[in-house]
Amino acid sequence: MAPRVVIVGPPGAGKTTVGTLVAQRLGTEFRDTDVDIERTAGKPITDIFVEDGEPAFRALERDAVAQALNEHDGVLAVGGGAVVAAENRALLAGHLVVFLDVGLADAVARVGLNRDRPLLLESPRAQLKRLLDERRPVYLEAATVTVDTGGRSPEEIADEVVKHVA
Ligand SMILES: Nc1ncnc2c1ncn2[C@@H]1O[C@H](COP(=O)(O)OP(=O)(O)O)[C@@H](O)[C@H]1O
Ligand SMILES: O=C(O)C1=C[C@@H](OP(=O)(O)O)[C@@H](O)[C@H](O)C1
Ligand SMILES: [Mg+2]
Repeated sequence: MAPRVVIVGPPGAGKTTVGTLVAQRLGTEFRDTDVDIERTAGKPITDIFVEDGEPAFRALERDAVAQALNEHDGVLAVGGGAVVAAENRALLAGHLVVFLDVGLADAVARVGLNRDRPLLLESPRAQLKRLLDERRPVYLEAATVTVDTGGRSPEEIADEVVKHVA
């Protein structure tokens, strides 16, 4: 069993929002590794980062990615940092992987005042710039398709993603 499509990209790319719409359009289930991790840990992602540290979160994330790729046959979104681990990129090889590309201004606007992203609690604009600069090459490496999300609605983006799904 394998996901029909895996969605990657930085925080604010719209993975959760667009992934949910894509799943609706395909008549299949949406799954988000962040939700799986929170269920396994029994607490929100912010608490995992604060109480257990980022390495503990990344270990849970590796397990969540591997498990979801094995047992989910719908649409899968992975957290924005999942592709940083080469081990996860190796697991993604051979899948249809869509990178939702987003510029700094859009990402900042979308993430806004949301307090759920522990990496963006302080200086969100500077942190997002660092994440985008560091990770853009790995998103491109992991992806088989790149979709530009700038100035487009989640519905328009979902329509484009669906076109790539067999
Ligand atoms: N194309 C878009 N245009 C405007 N706002 C968007 C778009 N995609 C997502 N958003 C909004 O941006 C925020 C972050 O989206 P989300 O799907 O949680 O991103 P991710 O899962 O990639 O971090 C949400 O409030 C969402 O409603
Ligand atoms: O970019 C990251 O390292 C992270 C992104 C988050 O997911 P979203 O990309 O859905 O915000 C979540 O996995 C965690 O806060 C770490
Ligand atoms: Mg998300």
